[in-house]
Amino acid sequence: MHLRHPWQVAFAIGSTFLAVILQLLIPQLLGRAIDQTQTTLGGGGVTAAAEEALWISALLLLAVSALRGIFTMTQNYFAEALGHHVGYELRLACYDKIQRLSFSFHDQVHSGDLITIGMLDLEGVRMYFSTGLVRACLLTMLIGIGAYMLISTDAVLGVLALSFVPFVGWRSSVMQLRLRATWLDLQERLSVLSRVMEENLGGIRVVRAFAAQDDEMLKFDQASNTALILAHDRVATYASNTSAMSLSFFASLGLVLWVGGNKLIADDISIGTLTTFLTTMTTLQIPVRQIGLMANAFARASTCGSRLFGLLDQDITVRDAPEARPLEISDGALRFDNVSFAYRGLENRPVLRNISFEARRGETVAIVGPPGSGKSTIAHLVPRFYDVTDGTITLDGQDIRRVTLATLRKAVAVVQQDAFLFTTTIENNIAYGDPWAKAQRVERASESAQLHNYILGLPAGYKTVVGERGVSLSGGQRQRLAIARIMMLHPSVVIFDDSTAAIDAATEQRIRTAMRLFAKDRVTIVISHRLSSLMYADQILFVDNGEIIERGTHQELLAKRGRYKALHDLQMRPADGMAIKNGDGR
Ligand SMILES: Nc1ncnc2c1ncn2[C@@H]1O[C@H](COP(=O)(O)OP(=O)(O)OP(=O)(O)O)[C@@H](O)[C@H]1O
Repeated sequence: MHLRHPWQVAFAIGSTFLAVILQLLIPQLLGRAIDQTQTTLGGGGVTAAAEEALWISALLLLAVSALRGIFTMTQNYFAEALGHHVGYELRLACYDKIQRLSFSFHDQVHSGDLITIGMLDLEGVRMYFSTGLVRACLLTMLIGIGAYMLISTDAVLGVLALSFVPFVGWRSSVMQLRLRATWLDLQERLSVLSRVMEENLGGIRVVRAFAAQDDEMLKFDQASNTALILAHDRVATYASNTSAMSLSFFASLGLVLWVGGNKLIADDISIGTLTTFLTTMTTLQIPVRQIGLMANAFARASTCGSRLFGLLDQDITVRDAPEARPLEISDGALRFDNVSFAYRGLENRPVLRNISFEARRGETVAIVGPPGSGKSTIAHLVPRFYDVTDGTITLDGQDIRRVTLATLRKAVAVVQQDAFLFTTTIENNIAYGDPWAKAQRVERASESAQLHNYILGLPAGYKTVVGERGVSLSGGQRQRLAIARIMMLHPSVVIFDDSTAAIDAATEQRIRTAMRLFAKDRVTIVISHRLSSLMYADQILFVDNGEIIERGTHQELLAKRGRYKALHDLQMRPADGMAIKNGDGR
């Protein structure tokens, strides 16, 4: 295993060792000083030599305490630094993993859960490194060396002084198992809580529109209440166990006082030795009490660790093949060859079956069909958001699974129906794919997307901040921004996934005219419910239930008098809003 940060670990452990030795020296020095004092007093007067010995003891005690303080400080510093470095690296690894995980993973795991793993679980693991690990070393050394010192001085008293340690060890193990179980439960409750909150915030408009605040409050209250009960349970477990541990400590202290007192009377040991025993026990008391805290840290770290490393070890289903090469575009022809697809976990319900078509540079392929027929899924296969289950997709004859994802996704641009905006300026949002682009290019793209005039009317023009905490754009404006965003790039395949649904027909017409030049050098795929958006296409595919059931140009499909013609007639019929939107009325 490769040890990261070896210097920090070495300094932390080295400082811990020195701090422990010095800490255990203090009771010894105290004992010696008391014996010296007694000898001096017993000697009938304060001699210069005795006074000097006392001074030396006092100065020694001071020096040892100061040194101990310094080493404790360096131990804490290096342990904390180690924890922060580990936390930083894990945070980056976690974020990097989330960036690269396949869509099928994100379909199944809620983003609230991922945030919990990236924040709380990661913190649990980090704390283990910054405090847990070094504390464990400290405790082991303290008890080990302390036990040796005490037992070698007086075996009986030594055993009595340490008699509370096994009990505490047993209680803390019991507590560790209990806390571990409840921690897992609590984490899941907290995950549910953040999921409820996230969904509520995301859907705040729906909640308000349906006046569902009370229901939402109830949902939150239930999730919150179970978390509270669990937290209570944990506190009770913790409190009862730590009290039992303290009680056993004081019982041992009493025993040492009693047996040691008798030994003192019998002149078996000196007052100084008894003082050394009692102060060593007091020195051990605080770390021993921390066994409970540590048990918690270990329990938490092992649970958090299994979730965090479970995420880090996730298999990335869509990734570069070992022999992947950069995509080489010459003609830019896109070809689907008998493509079938099913979502993960739903293998017995294929969403696409035997889809085959070809589009050459400069051509536009339109896909139309009832909702849920698989149109968007076709679009998502081209940039490999998902991998085909069967068949092949090629770009210029290269199987898209054999080329690198980075070059493929540069070559394929998808304009989604609900365009996501980052909380930054309009300019930055448009230039997302090309952050170094000149302002004129951004403006040209937004002109083509029919957004330029609107932006000029905003208070800060292109510098206006949009997104969650900025100016809100309408659905159509967001879609136009998404179109401008891809016009900044030079993709070989552009896919418009119902991305003009919220744009009025006249504006769409203007965008299409402006796009004509852009579309000349690439393959364009248009998915739409509105026939006016796609009837100009070179080839129209009518998809139903995952299969292409009709194909041809607008004229050819009308002549076929099939489903396309029926849809066309329906949309041309005036004043039947629902039917128009839902295509063939399904
Ligand atoms: N991530 C997913 N996981 C599982 N099933 C999915 C997922 N996405 C879509 N589906 C299912 O696949 C089918 C096809 O969905 P798709 O989004 O491709 O349809 P569509 O034709 O684009 O629909 P619309 O016109 O409403 O946008 C639907 O039955 C849908 O429920």
